[in-house]
Amino acid sequence: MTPVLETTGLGVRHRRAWALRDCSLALPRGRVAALVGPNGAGKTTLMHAVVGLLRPATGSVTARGRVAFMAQDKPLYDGFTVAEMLAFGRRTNPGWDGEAAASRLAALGIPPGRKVGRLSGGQQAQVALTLALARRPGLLVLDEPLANLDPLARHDVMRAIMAEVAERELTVLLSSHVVSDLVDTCDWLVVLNGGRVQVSGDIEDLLAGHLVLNGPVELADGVAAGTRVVAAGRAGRRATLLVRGGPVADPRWTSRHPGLEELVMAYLRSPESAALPRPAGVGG
Ligand SMILES: Nc1ncnc2c1ncn2[C@@H]1O[C@H](COP(=O)(O)OP(=O)(O)OP(=O)(O)O)[C@@H](O)[C@H]1O
Repeated sequence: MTPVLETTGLGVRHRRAWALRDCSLALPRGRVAALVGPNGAGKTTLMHAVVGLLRPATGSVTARGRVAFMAQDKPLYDGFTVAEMLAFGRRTNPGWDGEAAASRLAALGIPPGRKVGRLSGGQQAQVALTLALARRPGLLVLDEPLANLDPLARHDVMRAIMAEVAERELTVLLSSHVVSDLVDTCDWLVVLNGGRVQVSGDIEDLLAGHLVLNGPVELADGVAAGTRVVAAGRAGRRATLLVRGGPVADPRWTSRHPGLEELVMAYLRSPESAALPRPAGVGG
């Protein structure tokens, strides 16, 4: 299937410094992709390149269909009422779905006459999300939509995104620092580290393709057969490894599949490791 979003060898510079280098990824239609990485990894830069706010210095970005973007600072005008924000959206966006936006806000109990600056953080996030959805995008790009929200509001925003994905053909790319918020909602993972794509793929496949091994430290150097060590830790005489591949035949290792947070942390701790799809045409 043709991906909704594709970047090939994407490089973006801020003045002379490279913020992204050689980033290639493909996001299939209908997926909810988590974009994670440490501060300064290039997440916002990637999103800005995807929505056309930054021009690539190398490579290309292709986003198929209409793209809506919710920026990190949720650009709402504090002095506008919710209704005025909707009217502004209608005037500035062709194909605006004002009816869906109004009924969405009514269902959330957000009063149209209330000034945006007087709404709670969670309500402001919901208004910003509503404005993005009213553009009827095929690809929704959300830069830290959960930042500064309490756990309940974070849950509500994620649930709202999931409801939209279930209702129509929508693909989502969203960045977050809180991986646990993404576990139940995202089915695709992109890890950016130091401006490079370190991991990109279906979350179920990624978790199934990795193992957490625990065994005597003296085994740690010989575990490589059929696996590649992503991250290793030691506690006394025991070693814990997160490996790609498997299964591992030696019964002295106990093994289990990692959780999403464990997988992400292992890669972030080992910037030299990568789990990327094989380039087309490369077998084995
Ligand atoms: N306008 C800019 N001018 C110069 N450098 C910039 C600019 N914006 C970002 N950078 C640099 O580009 C790199 C990537 O920044 P970016 O904001 O994309 O990272 P991020 O992963 O979104 O970080 P965070 O998680 O902190 O939001 C960083 O080294 C940052 O300092």
